[in-house]
Amino acid sequence: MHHFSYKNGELYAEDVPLSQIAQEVGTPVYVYSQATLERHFKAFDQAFEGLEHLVCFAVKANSSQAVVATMAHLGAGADIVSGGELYRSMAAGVPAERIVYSGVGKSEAEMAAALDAGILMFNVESAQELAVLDQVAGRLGKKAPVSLRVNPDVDAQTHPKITTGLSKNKFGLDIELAFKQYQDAAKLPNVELKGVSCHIGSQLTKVEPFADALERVGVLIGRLRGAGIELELLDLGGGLGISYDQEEPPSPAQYAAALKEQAGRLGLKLVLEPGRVIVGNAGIMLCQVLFTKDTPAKHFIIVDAGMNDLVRPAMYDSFQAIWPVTEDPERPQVVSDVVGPICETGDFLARDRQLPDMGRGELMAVMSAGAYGFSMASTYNSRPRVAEVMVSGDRWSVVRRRETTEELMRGESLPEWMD
Ligand SMILES: Cc1ncc(COP(=O)(O)O)c(C=O)c1O
Ligand SMILES: N[C@@H](CCCC[NH3+])C(=O)O
Repeated sequence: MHHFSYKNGELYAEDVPLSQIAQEVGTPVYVYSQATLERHFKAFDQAFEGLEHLVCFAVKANSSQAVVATMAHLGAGADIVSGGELYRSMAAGVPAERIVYSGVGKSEAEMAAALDAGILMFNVESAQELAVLDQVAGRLGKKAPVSLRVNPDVDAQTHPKITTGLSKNKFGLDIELAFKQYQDAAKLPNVELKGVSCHIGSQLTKVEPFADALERVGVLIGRLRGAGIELELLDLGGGLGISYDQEEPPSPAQYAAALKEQAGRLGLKLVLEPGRVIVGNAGIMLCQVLFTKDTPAKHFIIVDAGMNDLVRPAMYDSFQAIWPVTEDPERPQVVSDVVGPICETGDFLARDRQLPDMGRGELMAVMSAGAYGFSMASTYNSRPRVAEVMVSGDRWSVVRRRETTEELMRGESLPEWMD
């Protein structure tokens, strides 16, 4: 069942017409379906039934309070990558003991905040990071719960900018060297070795790379066991893809089935860090056509949302489906470029796409925009960040109002030698 669907020719989010939201809140605006979030989380969580596991929602995919709190209510933990995400996750009600902290560049202040909060574990990505974490924990009189994030050198077969598990990528510790690093880590006074983690990339559409990575991590776990290093947690990261266009990624059930047996044999508690698969298709970005124009080469549809609001097409050449809010099967189709107001040629939402002929003032929904949409928004071209709305049944609420230009300028000042 789809929670963004047409009823009598009008596009709805659950039971709320998108035109109503546009009228009352303005555009552009992100709209999330709470029912979809819940359905996706439960499907993912239930897929791992029978194995002791914890699903930690990857907050970077969508850090909206309303989304993270929805996850927290369902019992999710959080996968965080900054002090900001720690703060947001705790504010949204995620218990610290369900938070895992990944990322290659944690500052000492961020480490201290996470130690103070009492998170489940740090996924440590370098020997220097481990040494610094040991010192920071020592200063605070705490033991840092640690897993080493290993880089299994597996090709995730996804976009190069979101591939993380190849040895040329900056992430993790080389899996061949990890055994020795575990032995060294075991000697650190303020570190408690809790687990092993890996994350090989995002928007994966096949299970094989996940299974390969698990196999390699399994070999490491066996060697560590042999050397008397017993771990509790096996964190397999996130990365399961969704369908933006024609992709046919494995379902959460297929993904889980491909990993369960092998993971079960290892006997560790599983941690999973899904982001996109939970929230990607639970959100859309609603925008409005400002103008159309024809040049000798193209038909352009100029909309009020730009690459600052949704950067994925500009950054990864990614496909986002575009649906008119008012459906009219009679309407002619035109090959169009959908572009935003930003002064960059890369500012587009669709290129050479067969779309209904849409005119000034029309509303369109950019589909599958729930993950890495608002969370990657910037204020480039001094464009305030847009509003976010959460829908549940026939209810809806603005969960973040549009920023004002004054807010954009907050904290700025002239140097004291100017007046
Ligand atoms: C460490 C880590 N965990 C989880 C995720 C979430 O990934 P996805 O949104 O692809 O599930 C990412 C991003 O790829 C990540 O870097
Ligand atoms: N931002 C990327 C995903 C990055 C995943 C980060 N770990 C995207 O939109 O596809």
